[in-house]
Parts: sequence; C-alpha cells; structure tokens
Amino acid sequence: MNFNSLYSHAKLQMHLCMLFIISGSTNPARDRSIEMASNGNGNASVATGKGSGGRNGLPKIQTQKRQNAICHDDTAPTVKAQTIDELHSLQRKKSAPTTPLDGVQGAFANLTEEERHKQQLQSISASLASLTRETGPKLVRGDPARQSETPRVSHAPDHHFAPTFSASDSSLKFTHVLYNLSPAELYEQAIHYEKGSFITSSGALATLSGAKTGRSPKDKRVVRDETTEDELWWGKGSPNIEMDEHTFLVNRERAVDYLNSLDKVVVNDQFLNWDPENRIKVRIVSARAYHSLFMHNMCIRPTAEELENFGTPDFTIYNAGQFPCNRYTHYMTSSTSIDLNLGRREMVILGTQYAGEMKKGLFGVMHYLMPKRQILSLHSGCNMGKNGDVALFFGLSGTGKTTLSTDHNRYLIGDDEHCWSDKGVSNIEGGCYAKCIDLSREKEPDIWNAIKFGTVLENVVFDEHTREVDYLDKSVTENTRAAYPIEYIPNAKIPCVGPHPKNVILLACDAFGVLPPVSKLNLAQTMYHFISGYTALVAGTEEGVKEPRATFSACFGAAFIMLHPTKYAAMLASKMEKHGATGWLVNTGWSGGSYGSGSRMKLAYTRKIIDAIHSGKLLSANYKKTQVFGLEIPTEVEGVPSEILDPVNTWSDKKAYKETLLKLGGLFKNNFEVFLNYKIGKDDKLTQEIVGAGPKF
Ligand SMILES: Nc1ncnc2c1ncn2[C@@H]1O[C@H](COP(=O)(O)OP(=O)(O)O)[C@@H](O)[C@H]1O
Ligand SMILES: C=C(OP(=O)(O)O)C(=O)O
Ligand SMILES: [Ca+2]
Ligand SMILES: [Mn+2]
Repeated sequence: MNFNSLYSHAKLQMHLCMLFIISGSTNPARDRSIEMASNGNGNASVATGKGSGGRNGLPKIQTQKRQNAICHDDTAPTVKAQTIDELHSLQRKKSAPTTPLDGVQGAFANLTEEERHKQQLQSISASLASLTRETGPKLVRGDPARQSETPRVSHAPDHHFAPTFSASDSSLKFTHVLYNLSPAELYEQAIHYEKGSFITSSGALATLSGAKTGRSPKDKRVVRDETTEDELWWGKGSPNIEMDEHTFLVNRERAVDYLNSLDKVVVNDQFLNWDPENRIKVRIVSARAYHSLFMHNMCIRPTAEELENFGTPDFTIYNAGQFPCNRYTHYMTSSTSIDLNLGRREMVILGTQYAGEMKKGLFGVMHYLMPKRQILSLHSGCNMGKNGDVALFFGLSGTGKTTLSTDHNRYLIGDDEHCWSDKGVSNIEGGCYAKCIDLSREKEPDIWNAIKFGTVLENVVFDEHTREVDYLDKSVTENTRAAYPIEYIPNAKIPCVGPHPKNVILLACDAFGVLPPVSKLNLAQTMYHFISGYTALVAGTEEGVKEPRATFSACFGAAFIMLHPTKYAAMLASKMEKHGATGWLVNTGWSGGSYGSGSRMKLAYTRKIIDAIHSGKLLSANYKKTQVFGLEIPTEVEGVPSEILDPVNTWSDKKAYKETLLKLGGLFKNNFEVFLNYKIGKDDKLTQEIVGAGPKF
C-alpha cells in the first residue's frame, strides 16, 4: 500500500467513525425512529416509542401518517447516484460532439476531440505569444475554480521550441482559457468575478464598463507603414492618428503580458459579414466575461461545426482594457489607447473597457478590407419590406439607425454596419447595440422585448431589490446600451442579407430645428449630405447649455472610415445610380425651434414618414423647394400634421428661424471647404454637381 492509499484508507475509517458517532450507535443498521404524524393542521407531532423498531425507546421518523397513504418514501424514485459528487456529475452532461462520428469507436473519438482541443489551444497560445520570448503561454481549458470538473487539456509546446531557461514567471504558469463559452456560462463568470454584474428582472445581464462609458476617438492610433502610408486617409479631418510599428509592438506586449499574467482569459472565435464569400474570421482575447458576451452577441456566432474548422483567425483583438497604456510610450496622450495594425491584422485595447470599442474597431477594419474588394462598407441600419424593398439608414450616433431599422412591419437585416456588394447588402454583425436612455415598452416594443436573458445591459441603473431597470436614470451615463443577438428581434432576416437598396435614408438629428422632417434628394444632394455627415446634438446633461453643437462626420461615420471619404462617396454614387436608389434626408431632431424652445420630433411622426418612403407613396407626393438648402419637401405625408413639414411654420419667431437657418448653412459651407479640391467619381461633372448641391445664400 502506498502512502496515498494508506491516507485515503485512514480517511475512510474516519468518515465511518464520524457516521457512527452521529447516528449514536456502533450499529447504524439498527432501527431507531421518531414517528412524526400530521395532526391535520399541518403541524407535526412527535410520538415516542410507537414504531416497530422502537426497542431502545427512541422514536421512529416518519413524515406522514401511514394510514393516509400519501407518503411513500420507500417507493419514491431515488437518484442513481451513490454520492453527492456523483449526483452533481449527473446534472451536467457533456456536450454532444458535432461532427457525426459514424462508426468511430470511443477511444478514437476521444482522441479526435482531444486533438481538436489541443489544436485550438495551440492556436490561442500562438495568438498570446510574446514577441520577445520563444513560446506562447501554457494554456489549459476551463475555469481554474472548477479544475476537477472540467476536462483539462494542457498545451504541449511544439517540439521545435527549445526550452527557455531564462523564462520569466509568467512563462512558467498556466493560463486558463475560457473558449467560446455560452451565455449561461458567461453570466456565471461575470456574476462571480466581475463587480457590477447583476441579473435584471427581465433576465438581461447588467454590467458596468468602468470609467469610460463611450468611445475614445482621440485615443485611436493606426500604424503608418509603407502600405498604409499610401492607402489610408491621413492628416486634417482624418480619424487615423498615426503611430509607428515599434510603438504598436510596445503596446501589444503590454496587453499580452497583462493577459498572460491573469489566471484566465476569455476567447471568442467568431465571424463578421453574412456574405459567405467575404466573411472574416475574428478572434477576441479579453479578460472579462462581459466583453466575451458582448462580442458573442455582436459578431456572427459560428455553429459548433464551423468552430471546429475555424483554423487561424484573419484578425485578432487583444482587449486589455482594465490595464492602462504607459504614458511614457511615444504617441500616447492619455492612459487609453486603441491601436490598429492592419499589416499584422491586430488591434490592441488598453485603458478602456467600453465594449463598443471592439465592435467599432472591427468596423474600421472592414472599412479598409471591403473597399479593396470593390465592396462598399456602410455605417447604416438596414431593413427590408415584405416585397423585398431594402432601405439603408445612415446616421451618426443617436440619430435613429437602430430605432428606425427595427420596424415591426419589416424584416431587420441589421442596425449599424453593412456591406453593399454586386450581390446586394449584407450585415457585418450578428447583433444590435441599442441606446436605452428613455426606452419605453410602448414606443419601442421590439427593442424592449429583446432585453432578456443573454442581453448585455451596459451602465443602466436598476432597483437593488426588484432588479427592475430605470431607463430614465442617467446616473452612470446617458449612453446606456443593450447588446443582443439579432434573432432577439422577432422579424430579423436570417441570413442577414438582402437585394440592392431602393431607398437611402440619411438621418440627421438637427438640434437647430431648421431642417425639414423629410426631404427628397437628388443624387448630387445625397452625395453632398453623405460627405457632410451632419448632425447636431446637445450637451443635454450640463446645466445652461442652450446652444446646439453641430457635428460634421464624413460618410456619417468619420470615426470609422480608413480611406478618404470621397472614395466611399464615389462608390455610393455609382451604386445608387446603377440600382436606381432614391436618397432622403430625415430630421429626427428638433421642430418648432432650436433645442431649448422647440421639441424633439415625435418618433411616431418620423415612423409615419419612413412608412411613406417605404411604401413608395412619398415618391409621388407634391413637392416644394426650401430656401437656403434647396431641399424638396412634400406638402403632405399621411399621419403627419402638414404644418410641421415646412419648419418655418413651426417657428413663432420667423426672424430667429431665418438667422438660425443661415447660421447652419454657414456651418455646412465651412465644413465642405476641405472637400472642394477632391474629385468624386470618374468625371468632374458629378463633382461639380455635388459642390453645387449645398446651401446657397
Ligand atoms: N423622431 C425620432 N426618430 C428617431 N429616434 C428618436 C426620435 N425621437 C427620439 N428618438 C430617440 O433617439 C434615440 C436614437 O438612438 P438610436 O436609434 O440608438 O441611434 P443610432 O443607432 O443611430 O445610434 C433613441 O433613444 C430614440 O428613442
Ligand atoms: C456604438 C456606437 O454606435 P451608434 O451610436 O451609432 O449605435 C458608437 O458610436 O459608439
Ligand atoms: Ca453606429
Ligand atoms: Mn445604433
């Protein structure tokens, strides 16, 4: 007998001893019982010495009177387990293998699965490899807290790697990998390990994103190398702030070292783009279950079989958001850095946990990769009518892409990021990311109902006891969000693809209150407004802020484009022309005066306007032309009071209206100056038309 078995033998003896002590006898088989009988009032009484085995004077235990024949302890089905551990192991069965193992016998089948796990771990280890050490970290599958329960497959280092004796501590330890966990597993991880994670009354997971509750565009850096130097848009107005390759590697090392120092990392392998020919494989390595569940919802979820054959990712995100960048590093101007290296196909996130950085970061990558394939990437929502008519909804943050593309009478293709190829449109993502501030069940029932188990609810406030969310509460931020899989919307179009768009709707939330609720645009006007990318929002939370602030963001998403805006504009113009799409400008902002005196356009009216665009009725309406912007506005729209269609009618102070209109016109003009020297499309004709499509005064 070796020491171990001696020890366990001794332990068994001890357990038996304790059992005997508790039962009060050296012969536990001997019956001594207490008979508990119901007295009919639901109370139990103890009758002593009545039982058959009451020889030692101790009563027998019985939960019910025998004669009423309700309780049959002895006949009730019993669990098949002999021990508590065995019972617990019965509860969770192993996931079924996805590849049918026809005729393959046990041992070989196991080997195949183990082989597959080993390959996955090797691939992840390679992703997490430090660039200055020789091997990737040692990885183990599963939660370290559940070592005994989870099958462990350790990463056997490749033979061609010589063992490094100058290794650091981090290369000696194991890192656990939580690979493509399910929402339920991620809930448990988040609730157990991440402060600020709670289940709300509807079943959604409430999370906190930390100090950053929105994107940090000033902290975005893009590696400028020989290729990107020529290809990308640099300089004034560009969102691409340069960094060099070396600095990228410094930040990458910082993120990778941080991730490798943890007990465990979460890894998602997923897809982008529903167009199968242009699908991109992405890997997201992060430290938080919140980030993993967010990306699970937002990217396209692979089937178990697709995951088995995933192979090497096309793009990898290292999200070390809890850890700041080093301010002494060149190019760093804050402790936050979001770094894109197109050559290495990698992105590093340091110093921000806002999950939107990941989805919008990948969108930037698509804005680079897709135009190279003559596919236009679009910052737009997209839906389709019963007859197959597709509409795009362009707009900056908060202008209504998600709200208006989620339409109970139409199929949802996607709420935010799309591609327009020769075949039609495809969603890049597998989920939606809705703003939740002031969300109401009545006005937005589909979004309301999508906030259920599996949905990530960021930075919302809820009742600590009932866990009911107060969507009016801005205590954490105004930018509260819900991220849910697209199939949580009942009429989602799966797969998320559709034919060529018929209507291109440009959304502007005009807080000046001078843009009409809807205008029909010709192609040159559509391009003018697309390149301008106007919206105006109000600070909102700050006291005394009366003046709306105009924002111009080229292509309604300058923060995400990688090439010069005119490249995307030229592609949009040629596609719209080729497929005969109509452009519209819809003001989802103020009416009856600027912010402060007027009020926000009623969502119900905007929906009626959108309905009339979809149905084709608005195309054949009567139109008149506005001053300054020269916009064609309809005189009537079903379900909308006619007097609001021309904003001048809604302002009581006509002089103030005219001044504000001219002010906004001036802002448009100033903004467009930088584009006057560029050619859009093949000939000068369109360029001249676009320049002429702006405000005149
Ligand atoms: N007339 C309107 N049209 C569209 N959205 C409106 C309107 N009035 C108020 N809203 C609100 O504005 C917000 C629009 O946000 P969202 O649809 O998420 O924008 P985006 O997807 O473009 O970032 C929502 O909270 C919506 O309820
Ligand atoms: C997630 C974002 O997109 P949107 O507000 O357009 O939905 C964002 O801009 O951070
Ligand atoms: Ca967006
Ligand atoms: Mn949105």
